[in-house]
Amino acid sequence: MTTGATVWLTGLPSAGKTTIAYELAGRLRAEGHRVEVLDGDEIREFISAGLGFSREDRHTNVQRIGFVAELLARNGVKALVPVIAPYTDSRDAVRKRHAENGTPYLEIHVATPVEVCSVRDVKGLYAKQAAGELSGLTGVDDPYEEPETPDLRIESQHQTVQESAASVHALLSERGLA
Ligand SMILES: Nc1ncnc2c1ncn2[C@@H]1O[C@H](COP(=O)(O)OS(=O)(=O)O)[C@@H](OP(=O)(O)O)[C@H]1O
Ligand SMILES: Nc1ncnc2c1ncn2[C@@H]1O[C@H](COP(=O)(O)OP(=O)(O)O)[C@@H](O)[C@H]1O
Repeated sequence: MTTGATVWLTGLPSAGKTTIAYELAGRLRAEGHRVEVLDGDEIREFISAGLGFSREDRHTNVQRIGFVAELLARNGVKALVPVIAPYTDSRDAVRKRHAENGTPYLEIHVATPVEVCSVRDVKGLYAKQAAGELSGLTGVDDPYEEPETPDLRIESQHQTVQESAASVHALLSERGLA
C-alpha cells in the first residue's frame, strides 16, 4: 500500500485552494495514488450540515474534517483538504491528531493577498460583503490567522495553477510521499 498523507490547503476565499487541490489530485491519480478531495463546501452540506461561520462552528468543522482526513490518510489515501481553517489552534489540533497517529501531515498556506482574492471573487462573497449583504467574511471582517511555519507557502498571484500544483507535488516527493 502507498503511504497516505493529509495535505491541508489553508487560505482566504478565492485564494486558489480548491483549484490547486483538484489539479494536484489529477496528477497524483495519474501516478496511481489513491486520492480524495475533502471539499469544504461538500463537507458543509453533509457532515457539517447546520454549522455556520462563528469561531466555534469553524473550529468544529475543521476538527471533523481533520478526523476524516486522518482516517483516510492512515489507510493509504492522499487526503487533499481545501478548507479555510482560519484559526491557528484549530489547525494545530489537527496536526497533533496526525502526529499522535504517526500519519503524515502537510500544511500549505495558499497566501494569495486579499486584494487579489477580492478581485477573483469566485463565489461573489467579497461583493456581497461590500454591499452589506454578508458579514463575517474571512480576511475582510472576520479573522484569518496566517500560518507562521507552513510546510509550503504558495503565492498564487505570481504562478499558474499548474506551477502551484507542481510545487505541492514536489514537496510530497521530497518527503517521500509521492
Ligand atoms: N462568512 C464566510 N467566510 C468564509 N467563507 C464563507 C463565508 N460564507 C460562506 N463561505 C463559503 O464557505 C466556504 C468556507 O468554508 P470552510 O469550511 O472552508 O471554512 S472554515 O474552515 O470552516 O472557516 C468558502 O469556500 P472557499 O471560497 O472555497 O474558501 C466560502 O465559499
Ligand atoms: N496559481 C493559481 N493557483 C490556484 N488558482 C489560481 C491560480 N492562478 C489563478 N487562479 C484562479 O483563482 C481562482 C481560485 O478559486 P478557488 O480555487 O475556488 O479558490 P478557493 O478554493 O481558495 O476559494 C480560480 O478561478 C483559479 O483559476
